[in-house]
Amino acid sequence: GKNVTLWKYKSWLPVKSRVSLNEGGTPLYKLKNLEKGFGVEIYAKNEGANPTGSFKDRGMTVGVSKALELGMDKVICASTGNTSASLAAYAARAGIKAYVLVPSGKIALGKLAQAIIYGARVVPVRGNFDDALRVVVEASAKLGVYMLNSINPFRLEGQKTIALEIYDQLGFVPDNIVLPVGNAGNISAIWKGFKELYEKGITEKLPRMMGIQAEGASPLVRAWKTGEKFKPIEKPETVATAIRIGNPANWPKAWRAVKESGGLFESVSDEEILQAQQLLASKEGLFVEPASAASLAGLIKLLEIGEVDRSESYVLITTGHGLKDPNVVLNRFTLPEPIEPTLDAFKEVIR
Ligand SMILES: Cc1ncc(COP(=O)(O)O)c(/C=C/C(=O)C(=O)O)c1O
Repeated sequence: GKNVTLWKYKSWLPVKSRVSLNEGGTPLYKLKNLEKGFGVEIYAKNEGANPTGSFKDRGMTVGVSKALELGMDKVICASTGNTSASLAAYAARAGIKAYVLVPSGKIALGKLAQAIIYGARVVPVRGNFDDALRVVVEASAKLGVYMLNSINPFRLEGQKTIALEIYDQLGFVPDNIVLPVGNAGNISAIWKGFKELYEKGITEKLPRMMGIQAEGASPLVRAWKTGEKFKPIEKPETVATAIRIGNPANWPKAWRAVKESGGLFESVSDEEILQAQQLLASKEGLFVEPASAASLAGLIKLLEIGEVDRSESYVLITTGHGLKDPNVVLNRFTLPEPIEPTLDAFKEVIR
C-alpha cells in the first residue's frame, strides 16, 4: 500500500509538509541472531533506510518546510557530515540555497559526495565540528541565513517521530532505547516523542534512554560518571566521525532525557565500535556507519559489566547507512591477491 512516511504523524508536527523525500517509515528489525548470542531481546530501528541514509532527514523535512513557510531562501548548518548531506538534499528539493560548514578532512566521503552533488555550497573549515558550529551560529544571527542545526527545535520535532514509529511498529513501549550521542539532539528528540505518547495517555510507560559516546568524544559520559559539572572536550577524536563532537549543543536536553527516564550515558572504544559494526553486518545483514554501531557496542559493554538487565527489551537506533563511510571497512580488511579467471585458481583460494 501507500508507503508510510513521517507525515503520517502530521498532527504531531508544528508545520505543514512543504518539502518531502518520503522520509521516515524505516524498518524495525528484531535481531534474532544477536539475541541468541547475547540472550537478550534486541531490535534495531534502521534510520540508514532514510532518503539520504540517516535519521537527519526527519529533522530536515520539518526544518526546511519551516524555512519555506518563513520565506527563507538560504539555509545553513555545521555538520560532521549527515546533517550537511540531508540539508543539501532538502534544500535542493525546496529550490533554496544551502551552505554547509564541515570539518576539513574529517568528513566521511559518502557524506561529502552527497553534500556536493545535491548542490550545497560546501565550506570546509580548518577546525572541528564545534568550531564550525560557532561560525554558523554567528552567520545565522548576522547574515539572515536560516540555521538548521539541531539547536533549531523544528529539527527535533521531526526526529521525535522515531519514537512514534517504534511504538506503532512494536505495539508496546520498549524498556530501553540505546543510541549514539554526538550533538545530543536525537536522544532529546526521541525522549520527547515517548513523553508525548505518555502525556496523551496513548502509552502507560516510558523507556530508559541510554546515550552512547565514543571514548575520545564523551563529555556527557565524563560528567555522568564523575558527577562533575558538564565540560566540553577540547579535542574530540574517534573513528566514528559522525559523533566526533566535544561540545554538544543540546547537552542540557540530553541530560534531562537521561535523568528523567532513569537511563544512563556510557562510552565505548573505537575498537568496540568497529567490532560491533562487523557483528551487525555479518550476523544480521545490517551495514551501519561506525557511529551507529556505537549503540550495539554500548549494549554489549553494559551487558558485560552487568549494568543492565538481560530480561529487558532494547531498541538500538542505527542512525546512518554503512555506505557513508566505506574507507573504515577497507582500511580494516585486506583482500586476497587477484586470481587468474580459472576454476583451479578459485579452488586454490578457497581451499
Ligand atoms: C550517523 C550518526 N549517528 C549519530 C549522530 C549523533 O546524533 P546527535 O546526538 O543528535 O548529534 C549523528 C550526528 C551527526 C551530526 O551531528 C551532523 O551530521 O552534523 C550521526 O550522523
